[in-house]
Amino acid sequence: MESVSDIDWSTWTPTEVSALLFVIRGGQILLIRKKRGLGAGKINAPGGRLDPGETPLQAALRETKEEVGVAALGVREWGELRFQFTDGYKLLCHVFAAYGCEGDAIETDEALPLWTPLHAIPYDEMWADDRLWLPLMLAGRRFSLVSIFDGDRMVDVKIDAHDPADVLFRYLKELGIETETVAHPPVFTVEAAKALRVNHDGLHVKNLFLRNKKGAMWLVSVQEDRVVDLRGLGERLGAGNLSFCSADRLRKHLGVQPGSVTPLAVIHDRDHQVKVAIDASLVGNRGHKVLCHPMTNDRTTSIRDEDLIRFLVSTGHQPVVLNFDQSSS
Ligand SMILES: Nc1nc2c([nH]c(=O)n2[C@H]2C[C@H](O)[C@@H](COP(=O)(O)OP(=O)(O)OP(=O)(O)O)O2)c(=O)[nH]1
Repeated sequence: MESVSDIDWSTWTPTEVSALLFVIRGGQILLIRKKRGLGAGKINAPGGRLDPGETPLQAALRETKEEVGVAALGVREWGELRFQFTDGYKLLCHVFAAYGCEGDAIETDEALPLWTPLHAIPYDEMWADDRLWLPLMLAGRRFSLVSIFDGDRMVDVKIDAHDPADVLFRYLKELGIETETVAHPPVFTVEAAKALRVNHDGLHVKNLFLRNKKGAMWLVSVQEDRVVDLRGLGERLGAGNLSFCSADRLRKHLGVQPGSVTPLAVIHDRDHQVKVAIDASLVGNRGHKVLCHPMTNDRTTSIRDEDLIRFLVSTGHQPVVLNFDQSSS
């Protein structure tokens, strides 16, 4: 058994099913040094095999509580891993991410918790396939992996990833808008994006997804270095008190993950519930390029400023243009 193409994955049935759960919070990810079981000594996420009658989600939550003592919040599934071992054992693993948790992570007999910066994930100490799919999950892309392992040596692997930007790129093409996209590791903050900066000339965008008390929502895109005073902004937009939207609201209305907010995500807001405001210096119609993520934060797309406006208007989001140079907000 040398190649994943030798296996009929449509009829493949796992010997056992397991679940993994990655808690992601404040630019960090909760990993563990696994003390026992399959993969002892490696760095992984909390997880393990399903108990009888359990769903993968229930197992992911239980194992996370048992192994590091935290209750995960805002959990969703991102992918499936199929491991065919050369000794005949077959393991299906469901991969979950949580975007918050309750309780401090503690060491147990099973695991040592390691809160790790997202930009410093120690792939060299993890299972060999993790570097292939963990960045996809962090970038908000679903994945499905099939593999053959001999012990912990990866013999062969194949990965499929869904791209939430497909619809966006098709739509831009229909509008006749030319864009250029460069791939890079996922970035979650303006600082991380700056450190990775490649060839782009253009203005980078910082995006705020905000709501007021009545639930009216604004997507505000400004030049990346602007310091935005939310109170002043709320007054200028006639919105009252503004605060940041939850990750759930972000996914529902803009179809992106935290860290991947972009003006291009209004393509997802088909019922026009989100209003758009944009920094006048980004769209002065001076022929310059605006740089933003195309739904996932592992790529940067450059689009001409007048094309960005054309895109926004065509999706039903006539932007409010705000001049930030004459105001502290
Ligand atoms: N990240 C990652 N995890 C893997 C890979 N292969 C693999 O078996 N695992 C995970 C899936 C399971 O959560 C765990 C299997 O270990 P295990 O069955 O001994 O589970 P465990 O000791 O943690 O818990 P339990 O089932 O005994 O309750 O290891 C891999 O390639 N990458």
